[in-house]
Amino acid sequence: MTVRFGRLTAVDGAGLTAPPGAVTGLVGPDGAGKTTLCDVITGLRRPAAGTVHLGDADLTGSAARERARRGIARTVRQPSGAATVRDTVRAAAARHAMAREYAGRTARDRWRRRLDARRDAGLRADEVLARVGIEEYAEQCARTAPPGVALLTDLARALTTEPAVLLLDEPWAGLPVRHARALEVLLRDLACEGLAVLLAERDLEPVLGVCDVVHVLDGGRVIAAGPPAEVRADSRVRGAYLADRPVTTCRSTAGAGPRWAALRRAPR
Ligand SMILES: Nc1ncnc2c1ncn2[C@@H]1O[C@H](COP(=O)(O)OP(=O)(O)OP(=O)(O)O)[C@@H](O)[C@H]1O
Repeated sequence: MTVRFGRLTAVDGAGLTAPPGAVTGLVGPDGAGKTTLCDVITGLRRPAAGTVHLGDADLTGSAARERARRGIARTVRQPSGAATVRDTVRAAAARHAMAREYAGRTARDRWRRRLDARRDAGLRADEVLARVGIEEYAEQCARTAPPGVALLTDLARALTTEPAVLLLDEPWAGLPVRHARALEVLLRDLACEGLAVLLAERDLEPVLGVCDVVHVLDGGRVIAAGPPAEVRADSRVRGAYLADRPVTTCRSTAGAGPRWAALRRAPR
């Protein structure tokens, strides 16, 4: 994939595969091109060169909505609107129910099934909220809920669409310890159920224990890819993180425990 913004090449021939049944990490320092690559995958941005495939289907020319319909879901950082957590997730479940294809002998049968599915959207939403671990916040406004809850609301919203591919952009940022640990377990469970999970993260450490394979992006190029332990030991990866800023050893601000205590780039 190659993506240009005027003279700047934000993604420079980078490619990756996020297989079903695995958590794939996309890691890189600020400006490495992670968000741009995710934008291309979800259809929000057109590449100058390259293709996006979902299984055998070439989605390069298809619109974002069509990719979502085919099962590519992405979390955004902050849900918008004044709806409660439950209503945000229920609305997504209802939209998904209405957009799906239903089997049935006649158009009337199919329509009835669609309406039944929409009626069940509330139940589906409650199930997903419990799975993500935020049912206690169901009646809070999603936009003003604590940062971790807002993110998990969005994850719940994405899960109600029964995606085949789930993209998460820095999901651990600002997440309280309890939710951070639960999210690790949930992502592993989702992968075990056959989902392709793609995790974009600035730091390497948070993804090490969760990912099966990590791709490290720097300057728009994939400089290393492989199992987490191999990638962590790679001299090019250490170079990318040590290159232009001092490195501190610190605990994650999310306080997720010693496994996250690690190499982090110091703030600019
Ligand atoms: N709309 C845009 N117009 C011009 N340049 C852009 C645009 N979006 C991103 N860039 C540039 O493209 C490069 C890659 O940015 P991108 O946001 O994809 O990186 P990132 O790895 O997601 O970084 P971060 O973790 O800081 O979000 C950066 O140099 C950025 O300044």
